[in-house]
Amino acid sequence: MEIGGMADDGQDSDNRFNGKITSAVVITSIVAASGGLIFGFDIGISGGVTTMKPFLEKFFPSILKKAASGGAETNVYCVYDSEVLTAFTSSLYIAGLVASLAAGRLTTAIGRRNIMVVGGCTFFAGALINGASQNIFMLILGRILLGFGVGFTNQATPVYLSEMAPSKWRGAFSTGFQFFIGLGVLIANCINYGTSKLSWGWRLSLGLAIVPAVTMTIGALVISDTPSSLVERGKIEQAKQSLAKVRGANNNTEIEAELADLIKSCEVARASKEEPFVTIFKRQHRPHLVMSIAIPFFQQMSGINIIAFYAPVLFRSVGLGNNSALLGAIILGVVNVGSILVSTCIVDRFGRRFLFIQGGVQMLVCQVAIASTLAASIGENGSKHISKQYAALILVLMCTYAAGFGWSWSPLSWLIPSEIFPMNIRSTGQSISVAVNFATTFVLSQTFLAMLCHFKYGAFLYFAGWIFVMTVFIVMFMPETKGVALNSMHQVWEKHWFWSRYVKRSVLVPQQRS
Ligand SMILES: OC[C@H]1O[C@](O)(CO)[C@@H](O)[C@@H]1O
Repeated sequence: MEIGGMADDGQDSDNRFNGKITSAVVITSIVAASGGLIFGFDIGISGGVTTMKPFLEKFFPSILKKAASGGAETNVYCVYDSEVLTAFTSSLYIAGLVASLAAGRLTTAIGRRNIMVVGGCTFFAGALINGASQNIFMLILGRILLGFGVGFTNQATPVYLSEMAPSKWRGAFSTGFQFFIGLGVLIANCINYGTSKLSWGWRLSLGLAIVPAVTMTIGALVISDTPSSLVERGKIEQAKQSLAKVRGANNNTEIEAELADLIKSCEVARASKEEPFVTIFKRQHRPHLVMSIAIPFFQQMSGINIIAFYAPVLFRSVGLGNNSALLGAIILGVVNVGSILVSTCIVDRFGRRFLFIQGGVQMLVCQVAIASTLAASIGENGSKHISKQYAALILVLMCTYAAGFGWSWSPLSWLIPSEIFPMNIRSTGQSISVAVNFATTFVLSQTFLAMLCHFKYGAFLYFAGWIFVMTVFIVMFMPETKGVALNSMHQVWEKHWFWSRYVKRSVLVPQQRS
């Protein structure tokens, strides 16, 4: 039995509840969204330290030898192609994948907020070990702990935000998570720019990850858990208080309907007694499952991490100096953060589909243009020196690409999986989604530098092809979810030309609203 069937009038159902934006819900959501900081910080730092000479000297001397031995004829697409270096970057993703799957069950049992705290503490430990690293073992161990940290927080935070927000503004609130990821990337790039001038700068960069870890952990400790999660764990009185606070209710009657709806959802969920990992594979959850796998998979196949992880490596690879490489990454970061804010302002007005499609087209054009520019500038073998004009053009194209990604696939791939599932499998759905995100990032980061070396500029055409596929996928299969209450989400599938064959009204709405 599916819980989503209790409210039966989609967008209108929202009006039954007090959906106003209160300062409490805004502050709580900003604090929670800061959980994205640690993930973004790591993405930026790991991308930057891998271009720092003292770091490479200590842990990956073979790369430096290769770069030094190459004369004018060196193929610049290949200089950074090293398996150990990619293993360093991607070890975090394997750990994150495991943690995110475990987090599905844990967030149900101990709450979204508490999992964010656990994630922050684990990340803190990883940052300490990395900053003090003496050998590869410590380096990788630290990254595994960082991975556990982001696995937990990336699972819990998006669900937290979707459950806290008034439905009408859920999109805007949820973009906060990706905003903090982008901010983390940006801060990390600025730090790398400064520390790259020191011989022990890499240590400082890695160790400074304790700052976002402490910030988000303290933040998570002061906020209350979501009303849904509290009800799920039988803490009705606390759920009532949490709801009254975030909805700005003067008395309990104002939140009674919403609370009753949550309690009812929870009772139905309990009645089913089915293992969520079994329920989620049932036919009536096929569209949810497909989206929770396809959306994060496609987000990564847009090629964003090629640009985010390796922006400095890439800029250097295409012939820019070390400093300008990091500066290029900073510019890219500013564009990314700015564009996420654009999404915050329009995602609940223009809807998810519009942003997905517009952003997709923009990214597609940019990837093709980057490939053509690289081919024209450094030649098919990557052996020609790049001119300043061409380097600037690549930067402009990458920024335009980052803007398109920033207001579309970047926040939406956290938002969609967190808002489409009914309560009983929401946490499980988010786990699967985060695990897919990490698994895809892992495979891509393991293979990208080798791919760049062999496909050369064609690597960008490869990702352009994927952007085409995912944009068509959205046009055909993704229904609009803006403004729909979480508990009424089943209706968007019931009305969809394709998914209606899986999500039948008779199955979903066993009891009509009284
Ligand atoms: O801001 C860019 C970053 O955002 C993510 O796509 C997560 O949503 C990361 O994979 C990427 O590195």
